[in-house]
Amino acid sequence: MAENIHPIFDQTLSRTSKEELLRQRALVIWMVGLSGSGKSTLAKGLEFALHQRGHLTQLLDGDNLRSGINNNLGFSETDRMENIRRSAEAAKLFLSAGVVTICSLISPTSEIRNLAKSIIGESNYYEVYINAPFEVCAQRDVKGLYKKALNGEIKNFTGLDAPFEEPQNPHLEIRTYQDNYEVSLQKLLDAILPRITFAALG
Ligand SMILES: Nc1ncnc2c1ncn2[C@@H]1O[C@H](COP(=O)(O)OS(=O)(=O)O)[C@@H](OP(=O)(O)O)[C@H]1O
Ligand SMILES: Nc1ncnc2c1ncn2[C@@H]1O[C@H](COP(=O)(O)OP(=O)(O)O)[C@@H](O)[C@H]1O
Repeated sequence: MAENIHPIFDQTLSRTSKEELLRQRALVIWMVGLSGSGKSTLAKGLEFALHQRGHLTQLLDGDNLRSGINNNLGFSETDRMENIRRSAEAAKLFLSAGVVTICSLISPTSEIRNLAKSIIGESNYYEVYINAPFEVCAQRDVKGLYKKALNGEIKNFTGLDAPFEEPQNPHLEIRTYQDNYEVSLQKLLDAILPRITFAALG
């Protein structure tokens, strides 16, 4: 911890008291996958579906974060690590407010994902691998980035000249190259709803 810094751990309201107010259990849902795999589409759909069911949510999407608190970061290994560190710290703040927090960031290496998990805390971290192979994402090319990367106009592109290590033990895997959007979203909801449902004590 930095010198001469004195956080006020004992004076803050507990997370539990906020979860009781919101009648939900907080969780960080960390969506991992290649650009174009379906992270943002499913993160938005999940947030909307949870909201409709009465949950307070917050969506933290890589592209959005990179337009704000992470706007000085690029795509080197060091910058991606810092991108994930800040994003995980932001997620941790929402978690402490009792909010169901959905993070959609490529998070390309196990080292980076371990960093996120260690900041958020293992019991609060729910990793979802949004799986679509490079070729499928390149075929979709939602933003035209694959075309540019394959033409050499973008460097350090994930899956091309920057690494993507597949998650080995995600809590959930969604294969968007097999399942359509509706099926994918239902699988997410089936897995997540029981984990955020409030169970009153006593
Ligand atoms: N070189 C390179 N590699 C990968 N992605 C690139 C790159 N340059 C720009 N983009 C755009 O940045 C989005 C990924 O940002 P993330 O913060 O999720 O990336 S990371 O977790 O730090 O690796 C990514 O968004 P998604 O397509 O939603 O994944 C792209 O829009
Ligand atoms: N099962 C699915 N779930 C989510 N998106 C899908 C699925 N199948 C096909 N797609 C398409 O894949 C693309 C994913 O883009 P996007 O959500 O922006 O990905 P990412 O955020 O990972 O870069 C969209 O065009 C979407 O319509």
